[in-house]
This record gives sequence, structure tokens and C-alpha cells, in this order.
Amino acid sequence: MSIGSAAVLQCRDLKLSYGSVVALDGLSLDVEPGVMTGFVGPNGAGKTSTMRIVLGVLGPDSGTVTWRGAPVDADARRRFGYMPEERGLYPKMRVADQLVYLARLHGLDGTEAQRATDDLLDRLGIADRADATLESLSLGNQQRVQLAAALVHGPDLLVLDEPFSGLDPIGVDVLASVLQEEVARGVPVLFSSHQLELVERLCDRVTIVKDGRIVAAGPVDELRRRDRRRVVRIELEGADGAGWLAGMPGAEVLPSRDDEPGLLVALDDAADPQQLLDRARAAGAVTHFSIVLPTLTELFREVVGDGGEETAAGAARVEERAA
Ligand SMILES: Nc1ncnc2c1ncn2[C@@H]1O[C@H](COP(=O)(O)OP(=O)(O)OP(=O)(O)O)[C@@H](O)[C@H]1O
Repeated sequence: MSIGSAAVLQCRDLKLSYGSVVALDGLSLDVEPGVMTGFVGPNGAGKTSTMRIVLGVLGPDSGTVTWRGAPVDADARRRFGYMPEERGLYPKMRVADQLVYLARLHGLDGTEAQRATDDLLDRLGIADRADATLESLSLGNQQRVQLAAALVHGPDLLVLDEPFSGLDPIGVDVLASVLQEEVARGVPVLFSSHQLELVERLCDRVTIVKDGRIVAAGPVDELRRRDRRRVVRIELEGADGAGWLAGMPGAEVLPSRDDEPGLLVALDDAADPQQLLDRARAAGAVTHFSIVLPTLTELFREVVGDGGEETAAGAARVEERAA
């Protein structure tokens, strides 16, 4: 995996078990300044556990977390912004009041706290809800307040557990642009998500976790380019479906993509694109044949899929090449 020397936050060899359940199995993770890092993986892979350890909500069984080269202590953590999965603001308290309260807990004086609150509610498009109780807001607007709570003290690092879940496209855009502003100020952002198209669109880097270990990490485009599989896009006249591909070794038909018409076929190391073209020609008139990059979703399916040894080997190769 890629271990960047510029990383400000470094998790090394984190191990954590809940009783007999191994949640983290030697997980190492880097977060660099001014970089948006997507933290993705299947349900139960260990994302929330990692984030809780970074924020000191949980202690690991072993392993270290350092911030700017030193072990993370309470002072450093006060400078972190965290949006936990379990959310946890006060439902009956007015939105602005609780943001001011949280900012003051983090050491801002009354004027600064009020200014930061007004500014954030404005940036997040909910200034008109400042005097409403949290519970009276729609879920999407409550989520915006949760992000405001993570940001109100001007943190040095943002760690966000599924900040986009349940948001409509406008809510996604609002949150995304606020996060991009933070990244532009140099604040590293680490967020978990199952919305891989969104991660691909927003993130500079992605870290993929499976079974408590990182299986791929690096710049999104680099991981896509370095995937061991080639994805071929074929347009074929005179043949329906993909029956003509049946039995070709190392070839797998992928789900269609909105932005790429035709048939998408992933070829592994052993498969020969020339053989694919020959077969296509035998089946009909080939009007298009090109190599396209896999999407993050396709890459994710490959490295975390339940394909047994072959998939694990593929994951190791992606990891190796990203190093
Ligand atoms: N409090 C707990 N007690 C027992 N097991 C737990 C506890 N919290 C998490 N686990 C287990 O630890 C593993 C990692 O869970 P974790 O919540 O970190 O994964 P995740 O990647 O955040 O999952 P998701 O995408 O579903 O939120 C899972 O097997 C989970 O069932």
C-alpha cells in the first residue's frame, strides 16, 4: 500500500478485537494535508473502528496513531473534527445554540463561537433554521448540522463517518463543496462512504479496507490505471447479448455503465485482447473496440469481492503496484 511520507496522520498496524471478532488486523493508514481521502470497504470491514481509534473513542489492542509525528494526545484531538456514525447532538436544543456551545467547549470565546456558527450555517445553506430545534429538521438538514458541529472549532483534521449517507443530490453537493473548501485550506479530510461514484468524483486518494486490513490505497486515478485487469468496451452489430463470449478464459462481462455504451468486458492477465477481438468479429460487425479504465466501483468489486484466492491475489497486486 502507499505510505506517503507527507502524511500528517499515520495509523500503524492497528489491531482490535471485540471478543472473538477481529475488527482490525494490522491496519495502516495515511492521511495527507490538503487531501480528501475516501475510506471505503464492505460492511463490517473496520472503517468505524479505525475512525473511533483515531478520535480516541476506542483504544486499539496494539498499534499506533500519530499526528504530525507525535502520538495523538487530548490536545491534538481537541483540534480534530469528528462526525461519528451515531451522530449524537441534542435533539431538543436549538441548532445555533448547540453549535455555539460546542465551539465554546473547544475553547472559542463567545464572539468567535457565534461568528463560526453563523458562517457555517450560511455555508451549509441552513441559516434560516438557526433557531429551530434539531429534531424539527429534516434528516438531511440534521446531517448538515452534524457537519457544522464537526467544523465549528476550525479543526486541523476532519474525520467523517458516512457524512453523505441519506442525503439528496443537493445536500451531497452542499456538503461536498464545504469539504472541498476545507481541503483547499489545507485541512486533511478522511471520510467513509459506500457511495463509490461520489468517492471517485470527490477524492484525491482512496483507501480500501477489507477484513480489518488495507487492500488498496493511493490516488484514485492511479489505482484505476494500475488495475491488473483491462476493461474493453465493444460495440458489435449483428449480435445480441454476450453469448459469443461464453467460455473465453479470463474474460468477465461487467455491468453496463451509463457513460460507456456497448459491452464492457474485463480481461485478466491471462486473457488475450486479440482473441476477444477475433471472437467479436466472428459474431458480428465490430464498430467500436477500446480499452477503458475501470471505475472505482469495478475496482472495489474486484479487490473486495468474494472470489476466493484469485481475488485475494488481485488485491495484493493492486496493493503492490500502488506502493
Ligand atoms: N461494539 C461492538 N461489539 C462487537 N463487535 C463489534 C462492535 N463494533 C463493531 N464490531 C464488529 O467489528 C467489525 C468492524 O466493524 P466496523 O463498524 O468498524 O466496520 P465498518 O467498516 O464501519 O462497517 P459499516 O460499513 O457497516 O459501517 C465488524 O465485524 C463488527 O460487527
